[in-house]
Amino acid sequence: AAAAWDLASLRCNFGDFCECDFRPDFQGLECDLAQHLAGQHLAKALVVKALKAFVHDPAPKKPLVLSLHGWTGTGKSYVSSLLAHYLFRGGLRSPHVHHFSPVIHFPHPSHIERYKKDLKSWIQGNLTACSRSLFLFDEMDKLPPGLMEVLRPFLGSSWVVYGTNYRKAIFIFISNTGGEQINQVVLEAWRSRRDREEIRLQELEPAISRAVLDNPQHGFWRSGIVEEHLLDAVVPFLPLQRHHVRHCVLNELAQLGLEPRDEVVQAMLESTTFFPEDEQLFSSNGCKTVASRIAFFL
Ligand SMILES: Nc1ncnc2c1ncn2[C@@H]1O[C@H](COP(=O)(O)OP(=O)(O)OP(=O)(O)O)[C@@H](O)[C@H]1O
Repeated sequence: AAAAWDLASLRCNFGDFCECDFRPDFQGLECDLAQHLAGQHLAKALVVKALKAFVHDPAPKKPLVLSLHGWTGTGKSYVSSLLAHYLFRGGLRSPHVHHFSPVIHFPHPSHIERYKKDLKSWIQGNLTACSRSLFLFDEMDKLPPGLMEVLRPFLGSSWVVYGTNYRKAIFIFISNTGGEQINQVVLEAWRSRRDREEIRLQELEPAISRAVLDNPQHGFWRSGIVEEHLLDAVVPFLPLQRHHVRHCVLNELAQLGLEPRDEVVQAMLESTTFFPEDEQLFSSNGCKTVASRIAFFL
């Protein structure tokens, strides 16, 4: 293994072959998702399929662009961190994984022109250093309007410039936009006694795309990114039900090195709020507060 690694780092000196920290482990990813990700049959299948096709293509025509949508606490950040973990040595801490959060990186709408310039040169610089880079944009519905315009040229197929291959990058965008529309479809499926796993992407995608196009707060608004079909996958995250929250509690217990305990699971479920009012079906904040609340019941 040491020899193989040395060879890889040697080849990294000749720009073209450089794969940096990129060490995709699909078996690990699929296994982790199968074991730990609750209630997201579409997200699981879509993300794995898109990634595999992209990574196995030695000369992709465009970067991989995924847009994750759904209610709060349904696993969007969680899946993104798993992707980083199974694609890059060091995961989210790899120098080739870049995470942008509006409140941290773009807090002042009046500085938009500077943000645009900085973001563009940041992406160019990092893709020149390593064409296999991951750019993660959180809370897309809280970005200063107009910022994403600078990204558009990077997301298409046109950029192979001065030895920098812009087509090997991975972009992931996260937002709650479309969440209500997704919830509505899942609720209707439940009311008509359809199996949740039967819900197909085709039933959700148009409503999500519409929600993005209609939302002036969303970074893609009037950016042309959706209209020009630069998104390779719109990935829906479904609202989590009681048994999914249970799954999250069991994950958390295992994470803490504790045995599964029924009274803990029960207490956690009792302190979770559900909606809509009548059906009490979906957890109000998914599994978001599981980790912080569990300490009260141990
Ligand atoms: N579907 C899921 N399966 C297993 N665990 C989950 C799932 N969804 C959320 N969790 C747990 O809850 C935590 C919080 O979820 P996460 O941050 O991924 O939500 P999110 O969809 O990104 O929410 P937000 O839109 O508020 O950012 C995760 O770190 C994970 O531990």
